[in-house]
Amino acid sequence: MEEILTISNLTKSYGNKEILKGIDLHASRGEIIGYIGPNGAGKSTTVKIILGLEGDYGGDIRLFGESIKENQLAYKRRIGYVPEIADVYDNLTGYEYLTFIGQLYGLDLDVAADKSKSLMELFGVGEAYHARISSYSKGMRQKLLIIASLLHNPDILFLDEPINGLDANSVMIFKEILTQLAAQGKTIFYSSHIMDVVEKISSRIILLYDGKIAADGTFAELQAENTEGTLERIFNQLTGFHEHQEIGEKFVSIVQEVR
Ligand SMILES: Nc1ncnc2c1ncn2[C@@H]1O[C@H](COP(=O)(O)OP(=O)(O)OP(=O)(O)O)[C@@H](O)[C@H]1O
Repeated sequence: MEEILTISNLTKSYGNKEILKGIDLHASRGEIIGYIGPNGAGKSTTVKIILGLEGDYGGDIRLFGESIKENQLAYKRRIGYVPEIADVYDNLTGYEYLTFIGQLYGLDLDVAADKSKSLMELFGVGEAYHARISSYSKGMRQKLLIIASLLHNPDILFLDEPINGLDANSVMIFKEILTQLAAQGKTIFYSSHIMDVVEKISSRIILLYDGKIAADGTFAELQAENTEGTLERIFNQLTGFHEHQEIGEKFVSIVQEVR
């Protein structure tokens, strides 16, 4: 399989805090990689380094066969990114925002506008196309971010909690979109804490824990190597976590304390 992304011995520290302690991973054409790990493990940091948003790291990253230190503009044009935080320009309309992004990626205004309108309609938010983003609900904003990441037909897509705020029907549409994109040869890097979705859509799952890759394989392989059952249980096992009941009980007892 054609290798699209190769990360070798990636290290990253903030101050004297070592976040990534030498990670190796790869992604091929057509793969959906579920990238999981506890809060603060360094998943977003990994993605930001690949996108060129974070410098000052150790190791080597190759995207589309070239080091990302070379020819930055060319590789960035082939990337789509849905960030975790919806930092969109509130005063713009959906039309203004999407055509702006589309043109940044080199599309003609007419093409960007046509594509944007059709995609908004298909996602059930066509009526908000000319409304200001400040009036959008959480899910509508998320749909806007998803559309913005795809307008230029990228070859690799980085998604950080992409279904945040989407209703059940929209989640079904989105999962279908990902399956179709992967079938067309796109590579998808999917970071999320929603284990049942990761379990179902990923062709391979990578778990980042304590600055290292603690697991890398298909869901069936992870089950065979660890515990049978859900990805949630495998996650518990690999991160050595079994105290949810005890912590929950203590939490509620403090909430209920009368002083
Ligand atoms: N700019 C920064 N300066 C200092 N520390 C940072 C910075 N960005 C991230 N960190 C630290 O790096 C660690 C990894 O953060 P990161 O956002 O990559 O985690 P994550 O795996 O995406 O977590 P989550 O699942 O909570 O989104 C955290 O401990 C965070 O505090």
